Amino acid sequence: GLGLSFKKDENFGEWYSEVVVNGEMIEYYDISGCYIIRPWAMSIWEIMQTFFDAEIKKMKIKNCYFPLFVSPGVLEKEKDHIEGFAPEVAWVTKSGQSDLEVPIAIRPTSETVMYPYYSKWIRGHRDLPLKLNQWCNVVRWEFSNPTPFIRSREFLWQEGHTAFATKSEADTEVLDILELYRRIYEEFMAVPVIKGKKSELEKFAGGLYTTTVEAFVPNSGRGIQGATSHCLGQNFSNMFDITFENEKGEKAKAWQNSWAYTTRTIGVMVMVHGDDKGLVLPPKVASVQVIVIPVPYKDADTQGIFDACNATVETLSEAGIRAEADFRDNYSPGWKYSHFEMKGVPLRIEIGPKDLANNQVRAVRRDSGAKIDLPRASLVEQVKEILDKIQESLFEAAKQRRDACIQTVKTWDEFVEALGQRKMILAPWCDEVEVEKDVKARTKGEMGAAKSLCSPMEQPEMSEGTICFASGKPAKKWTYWGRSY
Ligand SMILES: O=C1CCCN[C@@H]1CCCn1cnc2ccccc2c1=O
Repeated sequence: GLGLSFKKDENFGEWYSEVVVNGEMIEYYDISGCYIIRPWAMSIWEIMQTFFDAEIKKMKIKNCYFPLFVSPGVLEKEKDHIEGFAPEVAWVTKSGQSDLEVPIAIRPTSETVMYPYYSKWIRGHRDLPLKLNQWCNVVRWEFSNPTPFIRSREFLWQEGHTAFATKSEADTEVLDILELYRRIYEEFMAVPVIKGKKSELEKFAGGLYTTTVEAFVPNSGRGIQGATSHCLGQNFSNMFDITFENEKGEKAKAWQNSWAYTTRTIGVMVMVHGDDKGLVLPPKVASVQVIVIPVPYKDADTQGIFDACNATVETLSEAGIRAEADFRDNYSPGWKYSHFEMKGVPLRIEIGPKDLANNQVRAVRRDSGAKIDLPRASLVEQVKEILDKIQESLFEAAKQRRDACIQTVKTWDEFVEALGQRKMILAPWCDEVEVEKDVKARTKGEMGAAKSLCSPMEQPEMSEGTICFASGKPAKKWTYWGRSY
């Protein structure tokens, strides 16, 4: 029957797997780590894509499409780009009955697919900046526990790959894109994130530096990388000979960035906002923001109720609100209430005989359960107001829960205690790779080791003489640590 068999606060992993299926976002697939993305989730992806695509077009970034297949030569072009990732690369070795002469890799990311052509297309400084993006799927044959949206062997993303004449142009774009990622999480998904820089150990090895928006999942006490924007420096232009003749006629190497967000965003939103009745969708990303349910009564004016429902959907739709009605007569109103709560529709409108008589509707908020009677005369403004209120309160509630999980520490003992309490830990750190490796080694356990999540762009005051929580050396920067996905 309806309803979840797992409680979010008791069996988070099982709750999550059940809610994405019962909420009709995901269907499990017969190949491990692969999932079917159903319309209820695909529409969320499309709403974000519409926003992000419009924003990058304002930045004169153009969409393109490169092949899915990578020839082995270029993939292995540079060791420390591919090292560590190689086991995740999926290969095509046959077609039909016959083996391929040379196996072909399926793209896990597209640097090595695209950059030989960047080298060909970029000759002079007038060919710069070259700014391309592609919306596509990538495959990474991971073995750690697959989780719908969060960790899958194939996922959808956009990957931006840009080339500039100067470092400062690249540095600026890295942060412009990171701000778009913050907006995706905070303005659309209503999920608070922290903008920061990855440590040397956690950054993309092939790049110069990595910036990130870090989210946090209170129920698991784990941080999660929300999206990344890398400055690649001149590492790839050295590798792929992406050079240009600058204004002084000298040969110069391009400065490059690459940046991505993925379908993981949907999983983070589900984890943060979902409850024991099912999904809770922020109105900005809900393909149905208002569901209208007729509540006919045995001898009441059923046609009048149906007409009022149709008129309500019309009026709201004309005002740009995504509204639908459910007239199915093989389901009871009660069944429909539970069904659309499971799907996380932000606002339900019920119309029964009394509402009809009073020329009003009964609105019910999914996030708080609050019931509000709305006169039909001022319906549009009030529904818009309520939807905005839902969006805002989802963000505020998530921010409060996330902030309650942040612990600032100064010493190793405080760190270990906070980690045991599944916190996101802000600690003064000496920023040395060996020390980070040491923290990982000392916190290894069945829950997984702690790692650095990011050094926040907004650095709190660090008083003179502050020492690193893990090494006792002079601390250089405040850094967030924790277990992560
Ligand atoms: O994040 C981004 C943003 C979009 C473009 N790519 C960068 C860096 C990807 C890093 N990465 C991640 N997994 C991989 C898996 C197999 C082979 C290579 C890789 C790999 O290079």
